[in-house]
Amino acid sequence: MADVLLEQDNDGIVWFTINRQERRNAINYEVMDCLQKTIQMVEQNDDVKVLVITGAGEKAFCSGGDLSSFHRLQTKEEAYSMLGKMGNILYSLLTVSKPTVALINGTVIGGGCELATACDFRYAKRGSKVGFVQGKLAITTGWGGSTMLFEKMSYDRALHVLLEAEPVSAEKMYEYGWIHSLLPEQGLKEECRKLLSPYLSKSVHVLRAYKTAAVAKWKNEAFRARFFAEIERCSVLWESPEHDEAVRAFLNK
Ligand SMILES: CC[C@H](C(=O)O)C(=O)SCCNC(=O)CCNC(=O)[C@H](O)C(C)(C)COP(=O)(O)OP(=O)(O)OC[C@H]1O[C@@H](n2cnc3c(N)ncnc32)[C@H](O)[C@@H]1OP(=O)(O)O
Repeated sequence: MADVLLEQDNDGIVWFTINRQERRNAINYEVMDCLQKTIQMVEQNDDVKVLVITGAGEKAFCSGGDLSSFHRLQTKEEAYSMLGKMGNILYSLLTVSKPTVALINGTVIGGGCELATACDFRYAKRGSKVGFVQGKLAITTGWGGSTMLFEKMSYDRALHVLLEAEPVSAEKMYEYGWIHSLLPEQGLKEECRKLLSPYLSKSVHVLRAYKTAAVAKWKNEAFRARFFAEIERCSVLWESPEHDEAVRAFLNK
């Protein structure tokens, strides 16, 4: 079964679904490569107005990096090769010139929160849990997530969420302004489409022009340096015995 489902409907939405329910939609290299190609297609194709990223099933949007495969990465160089790959992909998602949505259909943890933060809008099913838990694994965000969070949420709330490193409710993250819409348990795609309909009625050139203006502040070397310095710091922490122990504990639970 494919790790990603991709569909494009007639009104210009591309739906990118992480299809790894058995791993709570954890991100592996196949998901990364599909996401990279999809972002390129969205950027280049004027038939596409909006990109929506979601997870298969009802339990999880995304549980972050696939610990069963990424646990093999031991040195900071090995870690950086994976973290930097996904960091580049999330930077391109952050700056793509079309509106993007994370449709949070359940629990979102770790790198899954970084993926969602790279999107313009986050619509979450009520009752979902949101956990920037990297701190509990003795690392930090490693895909650019905290650099982006400080751009998209108030300084104090972003720092609180990262330092606490605990799952919180979607309702709390709505209060914090990270989630833009809380959705009922059923009919998420239809609810998402309703929220997007005012954008879909506009010309793709208008959408592209406004998004280009919006992301101009991030398309410079100073921001990229901050973004990749985060990834460098995470790769150093990755080598720590505490990180190895935390991941081992999860995998052997
Ligand atoms: C910079 C990014 C960074 C990195 O890449 O390292 C990160 O993303 S760090 C954060 C990594 N992610 C996590 O720590 C989340 C780990 N998962 C969980 O906490 C839970 O699974 C949760 C809350 C997502 C869902 O809990 P639930 O009780 O519903 O399910 P289970 O825990 O029983 O999991 C079911 C099944 O999925 C496997 N699983 C879940 N998450 C991952 C993952 N991230 N990587 C690999 N596998 C994952 C879990 O092991 C279970 O497998 P099974 O064989 O059935 O035991």
